[in-house]
Amino acid sequence: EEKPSAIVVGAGLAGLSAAYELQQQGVEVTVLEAQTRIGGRVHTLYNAFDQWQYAEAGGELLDGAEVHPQIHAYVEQFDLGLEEVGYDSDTAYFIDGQRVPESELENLIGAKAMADYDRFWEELAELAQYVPDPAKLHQAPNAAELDQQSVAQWLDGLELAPKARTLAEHHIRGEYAEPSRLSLLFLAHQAKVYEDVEDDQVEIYRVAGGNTRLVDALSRQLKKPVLLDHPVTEIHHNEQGVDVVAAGKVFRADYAIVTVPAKVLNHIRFTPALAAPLDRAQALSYGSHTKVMLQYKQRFWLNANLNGDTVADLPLGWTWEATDQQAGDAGILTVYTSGRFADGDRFKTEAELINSARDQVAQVYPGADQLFLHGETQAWLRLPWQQGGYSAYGPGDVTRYWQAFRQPQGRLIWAGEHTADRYVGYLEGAIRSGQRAARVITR
Ligand SMILES: Cc1cc2nc3c(=O)[nH]c(=O)nc-3n(C[C@H](O)[C@H](O)[C@H](O)COP(=O)(O)OP(=O)(O)OC[C@H]3O[C@@H](n4cnc5c(N)ncnc54)[C@H](O)[C@@H]3O)c2cc1C
Repeated sequence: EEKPSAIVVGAGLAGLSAAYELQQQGVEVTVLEAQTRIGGRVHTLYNAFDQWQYAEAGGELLDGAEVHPQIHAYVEQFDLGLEEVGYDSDTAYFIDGQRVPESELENLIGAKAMADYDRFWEELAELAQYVPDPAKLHQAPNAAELDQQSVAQWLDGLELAPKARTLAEHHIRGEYAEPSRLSLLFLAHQAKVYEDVEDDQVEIYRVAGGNTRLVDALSRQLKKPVLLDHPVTEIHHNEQGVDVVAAGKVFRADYAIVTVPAKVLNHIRFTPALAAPLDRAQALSYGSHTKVMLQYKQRFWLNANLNGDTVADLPLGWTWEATDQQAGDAGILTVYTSGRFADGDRFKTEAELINSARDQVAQVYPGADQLFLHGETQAWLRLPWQQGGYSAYGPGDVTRYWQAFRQPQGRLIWAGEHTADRYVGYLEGAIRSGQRAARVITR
């Protein structure tokens, strides 16, 4: 029996995983990538900083092997190794112009706000009860009603003390999106997926030497190298197969696996045209997230007995150290700005983004700016092949898009982080979506 052939559009983690799994099953696969590099939202910046230090401009942290098994399996299979992140010292909280270590947070915000903040975490975990099966999120009881509600409305109902509300919003914004633009059903989905996971299993590893090593390892397995600088502009599809147009050439195969982010899906012209709701895929909500990576001559946070993690009520939101497992006196602090504080970043220059991040870090850590060496930014919102951070389904989006992105349309199969059954918005989700897409062809 003859094996089918496939074209994979996009060489991010989803596309590379799909291509690798297809090849393992003997399927002939061609990968077309718009950019001049592979990896998409996995992008380690190796040559930008002093002292050979590097930082992740995109997807960075992995959970434990029981939570994110597929990415761990690849790391093991390709013998890449992991680095465990972080220090034992405290996270810094900066609220109303004052900085304290986490152990003193209650002194800063008061007992009432502290109790309310704890209650927020409990209520968040409780949301899991609304989702019997994460993969069939759109079929949860009361799905449509929960999906219409925003997380901001849910927070209103919790009646948190103001400082607890600030911290709660801050978490939602940094992890997903602005609470007013996040579906309560989607948040419940995330709560379900993380229902039985201990905190110490979350966001604890990077791939040793940088996450780009993982995408490189996958692509090296491919007998046919990824075709870079091949933006797909048209896909013609019928019951027999697909014709995919890229860089003025036509590629023909039995199936196309399309992994491009929803925000840019409609840059491809489909014939016949995509039916609703995918004809308006760009309306799927994505969180805005900007990373500014600031290298300093010394790791001043360690001198203050802090680990480099900062939670601040400033626009910057969070910081953490990118270089905790790297040699050198210098250190890179990643400044992570999200939600409404990052929306405007697409209109700012690199220098403006770097200067603003430097100013804010100096507010939290006085004197820090004298140690500044170099800054890099990646505002994913303005990258033409991305136009967003990662998907964070907004009010109504689950009802509209969940099912459509998770079932093939004839010879077209959707993949990518935004189509995952679990771990939507994560590296693990991207891999799983690619593996599932491959199984549609090989099962
Ligand atoms: C700032 C940031 C921080 C993150 N932090 C974490 C984290 O700590 N932990 C975690 O697990 N996840 C994190 N993520 C999420 C993770 O990076 C993504 O979920 C994952 O990398 C997405 O992979 P993908 O293959 O679905 O999409 P992508 O990596 O976006 O791949 C899609 C590919 O398609 C290409 N493409 C687009 N249009 C076309 C076209 N017309 N023709 C051909 N190619 C096209 C793109 O160039 C791209 O290479 C983060 C993401 C961001 C942006």
